[in-house]
Amino acid sequence: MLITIPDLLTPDETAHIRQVLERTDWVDGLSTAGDQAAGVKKNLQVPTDNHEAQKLSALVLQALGRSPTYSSAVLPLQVLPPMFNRYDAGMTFGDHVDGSIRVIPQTGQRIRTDVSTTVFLTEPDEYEGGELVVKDTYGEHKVKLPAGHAVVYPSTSLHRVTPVTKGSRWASFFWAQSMIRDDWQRHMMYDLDQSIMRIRGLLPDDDPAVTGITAHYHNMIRQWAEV
Ligand SMILES: O=C(O)CCC(=O)C(=O)O
Ligand SMILES: [Fe+2]
Repeated sequence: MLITIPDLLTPDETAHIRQVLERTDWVDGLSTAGDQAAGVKKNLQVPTDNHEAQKLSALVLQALGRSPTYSSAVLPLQVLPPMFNRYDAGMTFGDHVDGSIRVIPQTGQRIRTDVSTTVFLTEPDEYEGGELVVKDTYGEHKVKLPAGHAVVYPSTSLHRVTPVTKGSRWASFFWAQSMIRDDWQRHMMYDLDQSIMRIRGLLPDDDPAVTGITAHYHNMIRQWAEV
């Protein structure tokens, strides 16, 4: 399931992040790539121990915390600290699947990557190319969103960033371990939650249809969630 979250960051937050990143150090993205990804990855990243970037990372986490769509679609158990990347003209990231286990640098804790996120920090007209292309069983999905908007997709899917041919594409990217490992089960919970929201817009909260379907949602979470 691929879901876009419009306006995850406010324009002020996006502008602030960009301003800080303008004066930060960038290193070769190979520093965090696994073996296969290293062969196809050509971009720049901000080192995870950069103090300024850690503050920006906290700001992105705060934005996730106020997004009902992120919570409903990802059902996050743990979110790795958001990182920042950049593709200048000639840079690209070929087809790869994200590493399955990652370590939280600050604590050493291992998390399983279930859901990948990209938050766009540059406007589509600031660069050419640089589309995120995610493959699933229904084909390829091309994503290029306005600054501040995010896309979440299953970490199990093959994906790439097409070459940037002009300008520069900046983004925040990170992974979450979900309480529900399986993409299809997560998808069903998201659809059910959306339907509950619509039903709650039509009926009072004490209507048996509302209480019944809400109970069903929680009982399914009880069946499937790992916490
Ligand atoms: O830049 C992006 O949108 C995705 C980056 C990515 O796929 C990765 O770092 O694994
Ligand atoms: Fe990736």
